[in-house]
Amino acid sequence: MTFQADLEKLFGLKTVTYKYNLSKEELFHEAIANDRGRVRRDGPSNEQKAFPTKLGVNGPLVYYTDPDCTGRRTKDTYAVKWPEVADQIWFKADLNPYDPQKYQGLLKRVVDHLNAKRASLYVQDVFMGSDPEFAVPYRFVGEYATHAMFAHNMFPKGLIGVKDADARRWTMLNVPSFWCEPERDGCRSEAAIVIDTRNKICLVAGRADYCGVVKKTIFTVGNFLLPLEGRLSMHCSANVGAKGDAAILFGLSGTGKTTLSADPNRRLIGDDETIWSDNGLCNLEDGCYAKLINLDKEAEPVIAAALSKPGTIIENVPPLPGKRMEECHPDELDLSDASIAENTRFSYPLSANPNVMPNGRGPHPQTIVLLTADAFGVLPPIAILEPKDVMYHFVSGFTARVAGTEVGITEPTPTFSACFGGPFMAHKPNVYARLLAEKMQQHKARCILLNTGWQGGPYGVGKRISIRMTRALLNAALNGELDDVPTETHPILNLKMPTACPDVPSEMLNPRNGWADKAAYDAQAIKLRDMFRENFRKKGFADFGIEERI
Ligand SMILES: Nc1ncnc2c1ncn2[C@@H]1O[C@H](COP(=O)(O)OP(=O)(O)O)[C@@H](O)[C@H]1O
Ligand SMILES: C=C(OP(=O)(O)O)C(=O)O
Ligand SMILES: [Mn+2]
Repeated sequence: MTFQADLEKLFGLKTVTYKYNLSKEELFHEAIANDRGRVRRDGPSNEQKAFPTKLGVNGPLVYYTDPDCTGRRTKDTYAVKWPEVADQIWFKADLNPYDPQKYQGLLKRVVDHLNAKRASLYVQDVFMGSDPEFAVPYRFVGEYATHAMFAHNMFPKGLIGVKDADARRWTMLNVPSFWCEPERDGCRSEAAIVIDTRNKICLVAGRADYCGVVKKTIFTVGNFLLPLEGRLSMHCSANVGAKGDAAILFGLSGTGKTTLSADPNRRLIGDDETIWSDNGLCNLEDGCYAKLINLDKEAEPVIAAALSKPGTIIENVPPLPGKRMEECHPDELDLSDASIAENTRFSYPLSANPNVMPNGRGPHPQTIVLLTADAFGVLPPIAILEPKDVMYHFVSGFTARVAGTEVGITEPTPTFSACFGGPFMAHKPNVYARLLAEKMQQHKARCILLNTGWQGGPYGVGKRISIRMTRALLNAALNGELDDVPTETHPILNLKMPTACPDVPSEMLNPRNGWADKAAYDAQAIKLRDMFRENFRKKGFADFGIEERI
């Protein structure tokens, strides 16, 4: 069947036209010429301000999202509660159930909207997963060339040998110009991002044009499909050292997956979504999506170098004061400006990084790193974990973020997000925990907890550990230099802290040393311990057979 016939059958799209599998250059020009024209003015609130522009004459493409959508809209993310998956999917506040009838009504309204306006849609055929043995065909269909270009950047293309491609294909229908009506459509706001497992559809309806939606929605689908085949999909980055030694780095947003995996001395598998199968590791994607806020070009040379490469899409970054974007050089972006969004981003294909693994694949990991960015300032910069500690911290999924950038807000916010990516885990955490336990037993890996957060006091008092220092700790672990060092056990948090590490001052290894007020440190550590305990009980992790470790 042709893709047009497929889309007519799947959605009832009839009076639309398509631009199919355009090249990156074509998509760039389409985005500049057409996406801007789609600014809509007929909605209930302000006009949608999303528009693309270009940096300099030839790009990169710069995209300004809808101001209401500079990050993922977790509360507006749903899976259809079809009876056959009602007990299987882990519905929660960031993956809500959608009533099947209401969903069918919404989908019909979106399709009617596209047919009525005789929309011109971009179609980009890519894959989820780099290993043809289990890669899933992923068809992006959407109104904006920017998103088609993002899909082109971010996902594997042209894989040979994928079986049953037509039957296994998932399709995203991405329609930012539609306005959901909560009463009629059964959703919460004017935007809905809905996963439909029965028909293999990801529907993006309404104001949800943050590019990350195009990748994280299909990642959630992967987290649904792959474990059913015994494959572990993970919210982690992965890279490989000179000796063929692979490592995976789990972590919630902002903990350092992308930053730390981009290491000039190690080859990258991927920065965010990785699959661990019997064949080893493989990237679910083919591109990176890095944060730009305060990017330090010296500490993050690999990422900085990719910024001006062709094909890059920059999101929500303004130019330096007094500059016009069209006359700018990439050095003239204001990377410190968070006025549009703290979560400024850029997307680039893996090919922009000279140091990547061929075909996005690598061997089984020898090191498992759990990243956390503790803004309370109490976790040690590094701890050595036993497999049962890994299971405990994996289901706990702790990080603490800074509350915000506003003056006067100094209290860090704890987040416990199972498997270091709760919103994307379509099954309950035990499904992933069981697979991780099996894989760890099969392929004995060393495990560490690496804290990229605050030292010497909480956010506002202490300082964030430098990327240089984090790298020194990480490299020592990766090289096996911490395998046999003496350790001391944290009396409150039950973590094994090395007492010496090459290139790192020893006094840094115990976080209590950095606090002027030791009693305050102990009190804060006890508070954190209690948060871990409460989370563990509240979520019933003991019922999954996970041992409580703190
Ligand atoms: N010690 C550190 N280790 C890692 N990242 C750090 C560190 N200190 C500051 N950062 C900053 O924190 C952010 C980490 O974000 P990122 O690597 O994109 O995380 P993730 O990919 O897990 O969402 C980056 O902006 C980075 O510059
Ligand atoms: C793209 C995202 O992932 P991360 O922040 O983990 O890089 C996101 O959370 O929107
Ligand atoms: Mn990242």
